[in-house]
Amino acid sequence: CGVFGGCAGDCEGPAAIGSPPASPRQHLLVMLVGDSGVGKTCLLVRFKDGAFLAGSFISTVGIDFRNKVLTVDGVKVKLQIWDTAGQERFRSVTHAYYRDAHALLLLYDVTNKASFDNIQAWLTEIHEYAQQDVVLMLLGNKVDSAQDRVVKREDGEKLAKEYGVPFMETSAKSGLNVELAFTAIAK
Ligand SMILES: Nc1nc2c(ncn2[C@@H]2O[C@H](COP(=O)(O)OP(=O)(O)OP(=O)(O)O)[C@@H](O)[C@H]2O)c(=O)[nH]1
Repeated sequence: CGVFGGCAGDCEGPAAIGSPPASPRQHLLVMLVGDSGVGKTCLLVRFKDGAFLAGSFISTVGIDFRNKVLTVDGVKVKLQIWDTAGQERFRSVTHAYYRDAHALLLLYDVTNKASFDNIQAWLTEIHEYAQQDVVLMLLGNKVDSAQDRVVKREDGEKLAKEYGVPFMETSAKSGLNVELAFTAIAK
């Protein structure tokens, strides 16, 4: 469509020239970033379709996106959410998208210490490529896997505080805080 080139069909497209919008509406570009396997695609699918992608892990190639409309404080907000590939070899592809993003959800996996340790490198990359006023939120995903947890909630909170970013723990599997995280950044 004319608003977001190549939309998946659920975008309503641009309003006719001269016709005022029926209600206030915002378009926001949200980007999911973080190491491969932290659950970016699953978080997006949970948010968009209310389902969990169980089974074999298919890594994202390059970048993918989905649209969803949220109503925040009576305002319709259309989110176009870009799901980036966490794998190093696609990094140059994702770099090109940072500039246009209004908000970033930066994920790590609470069962994977390396994904948490890499958050600082992700923040450096964000600092380099994203807009200065980009809205950022740190998410510790997979909290349903309590037995495999290696990153404590307090460690996530501490890191987030250090960098002055809001923080939540989520689970794409159970749905915990998924809607809340997207609503918070839209807000
Ligand atoms: N237990 C649990 N597993 C999850 C959760 N989210 C994702 N997974 C699993 O983690 C694996 C990776 O999930 P993806 O969503 O594909 O990860 P990704 O971050 O998109 O990975 P890339 O596309 O390579 O960047 C899959 O096997 C998922 O089923 C979660 O909240 N809980």
